[in-house]
Amino acid sequence: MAWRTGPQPVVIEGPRQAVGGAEILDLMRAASPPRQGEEDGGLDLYGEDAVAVQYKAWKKLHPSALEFFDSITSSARDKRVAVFLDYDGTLSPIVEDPERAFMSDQMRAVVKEVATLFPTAIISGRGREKVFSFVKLSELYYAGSHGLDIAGPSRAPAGNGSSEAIPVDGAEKDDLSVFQPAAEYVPLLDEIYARLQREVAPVPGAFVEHNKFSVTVHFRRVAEQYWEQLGEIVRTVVSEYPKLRTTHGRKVLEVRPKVEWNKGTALAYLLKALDLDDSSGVLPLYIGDDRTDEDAFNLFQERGCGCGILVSTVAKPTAAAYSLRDPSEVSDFLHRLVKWRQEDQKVDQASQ
Ligand SMILES: O=P(O)(O)OC[C@H]1O[C@H](O[C@H]2O[C@H](CO)[C@@H](O)[C@H](O)[C@H]2O)[C@H](O)[C@@H](O)[C@@H]1O
Repeated sequence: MAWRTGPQPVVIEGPRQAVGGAEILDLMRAASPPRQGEEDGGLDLYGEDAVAVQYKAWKKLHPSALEFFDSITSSARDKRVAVFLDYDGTLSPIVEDPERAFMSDQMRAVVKEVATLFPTAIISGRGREKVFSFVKLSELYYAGSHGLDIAGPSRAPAGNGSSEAIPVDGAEKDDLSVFQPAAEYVPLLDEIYARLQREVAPVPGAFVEHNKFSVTVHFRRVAEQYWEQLGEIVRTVVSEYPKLRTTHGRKVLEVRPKVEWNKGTALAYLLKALDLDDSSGVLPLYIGDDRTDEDAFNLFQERGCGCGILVSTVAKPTAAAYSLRDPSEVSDFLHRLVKWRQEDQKVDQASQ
């Protein structure tokens, strides 16, 4: 496996995702519709009872992956399983300060166990180094910046069919192998990061995070009365950079290279690179909480294989088949996965 043999990002032609003034405010509102007891994302609901009723109906369509654990694992029988995880909101709870989005030691321990049993990757909107600094596990594959920065494990990856990562041409022997298909955008992103930092400074609570191949403008701590002002600043600045586009996630606007690359294409890339794209012999699992994870769920839907699990306490439109409520349920699910595989291995050994 060599990282550079897979599909490469295609430049998006024309104005797609060049947003206008009203549109950017809509994006921000869509990222956080006001509702009782919930923080963001979801369908239009009216009051607490309606929230509960909608959630109950939604759970029928996207049942709990814990309740349906046996059915998920029975579809994995005799298959290789691969595990793909989002970071924020999935492995760590959503918090106000992104610098403090720590994962618990318990979560780290179970992810480490998962990675000893299955090829495991984290696919995050964060910069790869940043997400590594939170997770601190060298057995995993990491795809940072929504998949624009992919690296193999620095330790031997899990057995079960995964391949050794091969350093890219010219890399030092002990370098991680990396795939960075939008490397030429870095100077532009550095420039817009500096610009946005300056320009959003007057907006109380707003701040900008550099995720290497994307730049994130946070508005979780911005009072709604300033959203229009903030959205307008972002729109005006980004409109000066025709090679960049704006997308949105949980109370963030994200500035990304205008290339056809997202968590779904990154997932497809990893499946191919790790020789895991045989749909009859592999069951990939993807767990994520955000809109950006929908690209990965959509890939499974398009391919008719794979198991998408959305982490949410509210009803949201999703292409995921199953749901989990929060990172603590993600941890429970991963524990059960480990136990299931270990028991499976015992049965195999006993029958040999
Ligand atoms: O793909 P992910 O791993 O989910 O990363 C997406 C964004 O996550 C972070 O922001 C989100 O989590 C923060 C901490 O809980 C929260 O304050 C923020 O409102 C969320 O959007 C990260 O800071 C972003 O850079 C990532 O793009």
